[in-house]
Amino acid sequence: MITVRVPAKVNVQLGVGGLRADGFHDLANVFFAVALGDEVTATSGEGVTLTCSGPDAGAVPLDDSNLAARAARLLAAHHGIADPGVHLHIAKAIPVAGGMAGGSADCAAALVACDALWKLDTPFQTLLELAAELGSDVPFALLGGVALGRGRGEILEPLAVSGTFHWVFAVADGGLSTPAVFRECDRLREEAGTGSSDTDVRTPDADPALLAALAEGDAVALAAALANDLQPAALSLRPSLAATLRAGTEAGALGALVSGSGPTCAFLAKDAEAATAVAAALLASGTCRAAHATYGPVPGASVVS
Ligand SMILES: C[C@@](CO)(OP(=O)(O)O)[C@H](O)COP(=O)(O)OP(=O)(O)OC[C@H]1O[C@@H](n2ccc(N)nc2=O)[C@H](O)[C@@H]1O
Ligand SMILES: Nc1ncnc2c1ncn2[C@@H]1O[C@H](COP(=O)(O)OP(=O)(O)O)[C@@H](O)[C@H]1O
Repeated sequence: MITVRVPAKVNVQLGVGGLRADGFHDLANVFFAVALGDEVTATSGEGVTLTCSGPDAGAVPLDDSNLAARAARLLAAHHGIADPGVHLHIAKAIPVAGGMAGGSADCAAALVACDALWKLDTPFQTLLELAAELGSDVPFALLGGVALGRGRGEILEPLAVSGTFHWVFAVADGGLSTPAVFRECDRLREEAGTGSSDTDVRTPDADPALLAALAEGDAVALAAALANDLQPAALSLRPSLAATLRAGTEAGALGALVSGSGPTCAFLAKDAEAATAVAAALLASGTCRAAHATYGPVPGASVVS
């Protein structure tokens, strides 16, 4: 039996370029791994089977569309295993369809768990390549820490970080579909008259002020540099998120933004104590379903000894 712990992410910068011919957008995606995470346990079994526990378990598909099952099958196929046998149990803490890459996290965890269970010793670089085939966010869930993702987010460059940052995540009722949020971003750009294709929109770059704030462990400077080009689209599809962002800011958060494609909202706090207070105030405000205080950066998908 192998258990793998895997982090959720928040995008401290999500710069979105224009729509490419292949349906993706070029990104400047600064991923940040947080301690709020899932655990995936792999045991020997017949075929690829799944179970899931946790408050959002009912929203997780348990068929072959589950990214963890797809990861097991892709890893087996890569090694020429015709008839893979594994049971995967997902202990789910990451909000589902919340913009925190929970499915991608389980996918990365399943790669690591099956690799260990089947004693395959796949090189990390190969795992990263398989991860990129499974989804744009999956390679980062393997890597963890803080990294800049270019291309559609899969070309990773680890970034220097000092110290620990304290975060609060406000979980919304229901999710948002990632493709729908990217489509809304394109629609808003068309409406604004700027155009939405990759010939209209400049390819984004990482913000030097944000990179310096991370390297220096400066939470105030990081809060000032937080930026998400998908936020207007997420707010357009879910206007109630404006009240959540306001509630956390009024409660003393240094900075606030929608996490990735949303609808989870992320708040940067001064320290662990401030994060606990912001989480309590968010819950009391009635603008979210749950609020979790956590921290990062933390490592990517790793076997729990
Ligand atoms: C927005 C981000 C930010 O990290 O994550 P979430 O907030 O959803 O977790 C990611 O770009 C999501 O990555 P991921 O969820 O792995 O997306 P994929 O499965 O690769 O793609 C799903 C769909 O999202 C859109 N997509 C995704 C990535 C990208 N760079 N451009 C896109 O336009 C496309 O419509 C694509 O068909
Ligand atoms: N292991 C998984 N956990 C959660 N969702 C999954 C998983 N596998 C596939 N999905 C599907 O992926 C969709 C997006 O989920 P998720 O990765 O949690 O959100 P996001 O893309 O917003 O970060 C879900 O609505 C679900 O249908």
